[in-house]
Amino acid sequence: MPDRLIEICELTRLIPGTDQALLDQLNLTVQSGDRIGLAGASGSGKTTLMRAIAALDPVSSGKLVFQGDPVCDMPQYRRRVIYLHQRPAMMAGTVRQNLQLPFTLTACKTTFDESRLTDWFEGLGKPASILDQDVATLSGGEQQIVALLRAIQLDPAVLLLDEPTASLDAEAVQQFEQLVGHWMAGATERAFVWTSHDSAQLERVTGRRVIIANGKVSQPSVTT
Ligand SMILES: Nc1ncnc2c1ncn2[C@@H]1O[C@H](COP(=O)(O)OP(=O)(O)OP(=O)(O)O)[C@@H](O)[C@H]1O
Repeated sequence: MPDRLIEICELTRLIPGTDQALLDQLNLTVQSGDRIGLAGASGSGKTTLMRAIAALDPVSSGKLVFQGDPVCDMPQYRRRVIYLHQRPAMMAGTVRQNLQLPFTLTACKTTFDESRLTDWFEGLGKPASILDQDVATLSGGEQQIVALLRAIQLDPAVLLLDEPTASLDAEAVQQFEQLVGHWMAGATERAFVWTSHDSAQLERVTGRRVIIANGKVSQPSVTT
C-alpha cells in the first residue's frame, strides 16, 4: 500500500475579514506515486488549495500532516513540498546563481551539485554554458525549466505545479513534462499535484483527477 505523504485534514480558509470559505473543511491525501490532476472552474480555489498545502498562506483551521507528523518544522517542510507558479520568480543574475540560491539558506543541508544540473540540462538538449547565462535573457520556457530544476535539485517529496506550462510553447511544455516525469521516476516516495486548464495535458501527465468546487474536493474517476 502506498505511503501517505501529505494528509490535509479539515482545512478551512476564509476570505480575510469575512465568514466566506474558500476552502471548507477540505480533506485530501497525497500518497507516494500520486500524479494528481487538480481541476475546477476558474476561481474555484485551485491556487488557494495549492498554496495552503505548501503552507504559504495562513489557514483558518485544519491540519497538515507530512509523512505521519503534523507540520511544524517549516523550513524543512518547504524544502520537501515545493510550490511552482506559472510565472517563476527569478532573482537578477545568472542561471547558476539562481540555482545556488536555495543552498545559501541555513535550513538546506544538501550541497549544490553542478554536474547533476549539467546532466539535466543536456538531457533537455541545452548546453552546460546555460549556467553562465543571465536569467533575464532566457525565454519563458527556459526560466520555467530553471525554476523546476531549482526545486527538484533539493529532492522534494511533493511538487505543487500551478498551471506551470500555461504560457509556454509546445517544445517547452514537452520539456517541462519530460523533466517532471524523469523526477517522478527517480524515487518511489514522490508525488505531484498539477493544475491546468488543458484537460489533454492532465490526461497525459496525471494519474487521478481531483475536482475542487465550493471549497471541497471530490474524486470522480481514475484516469490511468
Ligand atoms: N485574499 C483573498 N481575498 C478575497 N478573495 C480571495 C482571496 N484569495 C483568493 N480569493 C478568491 O478566491 C477564489 C479562488 O481563487 P483561486 O486563485 O484559488 O482560484 P483558481 O481556481 O486557482 O482560479 P484560476 O483557475 O482562475 O487560476 C477567487 O474568487 C479569488 O478571487
